[in-house]
Amino acid sequence: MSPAVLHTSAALREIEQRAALRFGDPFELMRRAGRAAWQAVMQHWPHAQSLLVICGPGNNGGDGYVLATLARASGRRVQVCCLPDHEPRTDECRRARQEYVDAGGELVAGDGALPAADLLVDALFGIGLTRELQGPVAALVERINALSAPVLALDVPSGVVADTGSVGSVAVMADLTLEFIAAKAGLRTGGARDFTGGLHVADLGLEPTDLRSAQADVAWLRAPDLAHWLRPRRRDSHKGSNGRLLCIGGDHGHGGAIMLAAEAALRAGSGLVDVVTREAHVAPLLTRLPEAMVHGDSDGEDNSNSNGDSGGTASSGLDSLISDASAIVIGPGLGQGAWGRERLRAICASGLPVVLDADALNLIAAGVVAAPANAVLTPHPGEAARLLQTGITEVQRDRFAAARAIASRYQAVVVFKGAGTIVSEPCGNLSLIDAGNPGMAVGGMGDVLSGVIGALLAQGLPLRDAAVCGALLHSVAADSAAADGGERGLLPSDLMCWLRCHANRGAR
Ligand SMILES: NC(=O)C1=CN([C@@H]2O[C@H](COP(=O)(O)OP(=O)(O)OC[C@H]3O[C@@H](n4cnc5c(N)ncnc54)[C@H](O)[C@@H]3O)[C@@H](O)[C@H]2O)[C@@H](O)CC1
Ligand SMILES: Nc1ncnc2c1ncn2[C@@H]1O[C@H](COP(=O)(O)OP(=O)(O)O)[C@@H](O)[C@H]1O
Ligand SMILES: [K+]
Repeated sequence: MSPAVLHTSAALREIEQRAALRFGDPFELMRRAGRAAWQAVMQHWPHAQSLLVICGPGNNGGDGYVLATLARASGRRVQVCCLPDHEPRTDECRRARQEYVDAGGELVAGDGALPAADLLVDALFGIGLTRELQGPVAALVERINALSAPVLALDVPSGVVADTGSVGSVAVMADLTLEFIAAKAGLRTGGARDFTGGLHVADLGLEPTDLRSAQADVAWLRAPDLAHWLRPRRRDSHKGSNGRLLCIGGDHGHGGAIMLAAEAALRAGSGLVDVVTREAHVAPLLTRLPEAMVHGDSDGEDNSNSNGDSGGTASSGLDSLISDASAIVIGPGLGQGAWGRERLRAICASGLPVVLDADALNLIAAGVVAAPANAVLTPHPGEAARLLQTGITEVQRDRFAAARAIASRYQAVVVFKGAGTIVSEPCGNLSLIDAGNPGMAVGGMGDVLSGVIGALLAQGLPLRDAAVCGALLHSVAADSAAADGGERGLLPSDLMCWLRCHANRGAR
């Protein structure tokens, strides 16, 4: 089965135009959008007796007028509010407003105090937003947000850019966003996540075959998709058939990060896990995770060309671990000192599939080591900004473009972390992980992710599949952990049992 996809507004406009031609009436889709909105009102707010519908000048406003006409006809008290310069600018919006007025509908000026209502409907702007909200429109949105009534946003919360999820100075904070025709990529990542409320799609009666377009779309990954990759283990498998992952990190003072990565890797099914870390971290790591094979480096072994003979990874020790490994994770707690740099150089020369995280990314961004082939990079926004030599605001403004730019510049698969994680391949193909929660915003959570992706690489998944499946498994495990006890106070360690549980989904 082909995976579900998320659309851009360019794709939606292409789809709309084709559908309008087929219906033979450009107004038909707007009629259907207004009807779907009215059904959503009846379903979610059946007791709302009064509605305030705030209409803009384009077709999003037109959807609002159709909804207002239907709600009035059903006996609700309805007022439509619009700014003085938001007279309809499209034929369809003009027609929808005329039908509302002809039916006796009431209009109130949007630049005064907003009348009270049981439900607010945001029909200001949809996919046609072209710039940040300013002046009277921004003031109107601030007044909408100050009201206590619930808000239904039509298609897009006004002020949110549907393609990127970025939010300017102000945007409508909705309780529910009813998307028309198909799901939009930008509403599921970054800043948009704080404004959409729940997301529902009304397909307006279009069939999946109507949703084709010449525009690139974004693969849409949700919890059930895990079964696609996580097949049952072969009955006759042994530890060697399930991969051997080498995890490197944990310089002085940062021992926990590599422990979390190693434990997550075992819970995500790696048959064997080696850890290279500082000598001081060996005993605590083995106490917590006796299943790991731990190799400690003392201070004399910072340089991998030195002739250390303490059992650490200087000299030939690291080479032999690399030759036994199926995949590598390097970066959690690695630091940027000589010890970390030397080990990163050796790994980048190995040719093995490798997950680069944290300080491994910072060393690559600084040009100390060149990014290897066969790599998955897992930057958070700060690391992404460093990899692109730009600022966090810039990468967050268009997370899809940033993920693509990193993948192209470093010729690697990129997992751009954050609310609505994005995976980009070097060719520019994008995937969005529609799972995860703000409980994950806690130190050590990214270390767990790198261990999970590493384990999937070690078990033989190709780079892109390991990246997408790993990021999904990580977020789905975090959702289960949050459902179990709440978001605040969630710890990366709480994911471990859920990783195991969801890593076996395909087996059930
Ligand atoms: N085209 C179609 O066939 C359909 C469109 N539909 C609706 O139409 C919407 C798109 O309609 P439009 O393309 O008319 O666009 P919008 O209604 O989203 O907004 C465009 C209008 O807003 C103005 N505008 C944009 N940004 C502004 C800003 N920051 N400040 C002030 N004014 C601003 C533009 O100048 C333009 O007049 C969709 O989101 C959806 O709600 C639905 O009716 C379904 C069918
Ligand atoms: N608000 C959020 N919603 C969903 N996922 C989040 C959110 N905040 C953080 N995450 C996820 O948690 C992880 C945090 O990683 P990172 O910032 O690298 O943490 P650390 O470096 O401390 O290990 C990433 O997988 C990220 O996508
Ligand atoms: K809207």
